[in-house]
Amino acid sequence: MKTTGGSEVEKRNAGERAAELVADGAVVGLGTGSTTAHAIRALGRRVEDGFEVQGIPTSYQSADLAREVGIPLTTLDDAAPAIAIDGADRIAGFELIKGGGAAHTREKLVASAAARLVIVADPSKECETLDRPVPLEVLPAARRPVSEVVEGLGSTPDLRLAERKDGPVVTDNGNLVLDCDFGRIEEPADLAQKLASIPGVLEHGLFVGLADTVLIGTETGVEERERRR
Ligand SMILES: O=C(CO)[C@H](O)[C@H](O)COP(=O)(O)O
Repeated sequence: MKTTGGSEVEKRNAGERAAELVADGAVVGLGTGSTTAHAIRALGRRVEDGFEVQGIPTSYQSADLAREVGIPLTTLDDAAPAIAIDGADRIAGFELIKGGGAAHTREKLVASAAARLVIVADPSKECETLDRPVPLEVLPAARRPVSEVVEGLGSTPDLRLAERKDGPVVTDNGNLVLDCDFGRIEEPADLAQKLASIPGVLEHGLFVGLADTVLIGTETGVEERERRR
């Protein structure tokens, strides 16, 4: 499993706290990544103790882990999540960059369908202003035209390459990922709108107005932030 940033203790503290927020009987969106994996394992332990939940996975990774720890799975066709738990690559307040694991399309789908999105992360993910490349999931046939539009927006798109195979990362949906560096993103909502309107872009990794709760794990506990609506 890809691991990033902070310590396992920080990630585990955030993930385990998120699992406590899930109510008995709930349908829960299962995000992707090393921090969310702690939440999935903690939920699995609750299921072993008789707790009833159903998970909606956002990737092969989260589906496989959920099966391994005994969480029954369902789909958005059959149920709406009361809560979704997911990680993030950068967090500025409640605005996020996601997609480090190339799963942001299904992550955004599940997060948008959930009544509450809980983000779990270690302190290395926090920043004042979003400042990392934004992943775009693009149809393979759209790579060149999308790149040209993105260049017009002031970024140099970088095709994400696989670590354990020659060639590009191919997402769980069979598409490519362009990592697009826009420098400091002062107006994420504005950029999100522009990226969403490019033909051939399945989804971008800016999550604006979606996160309700941010849990930052520390070595000794969890810092919790709740968005006021
Ligand atoms: O967006 C994601 C996958 O697409 C992950 O949630 C994000 O990369 C954070 O992962 P980790 O908890 O391993 O740092």
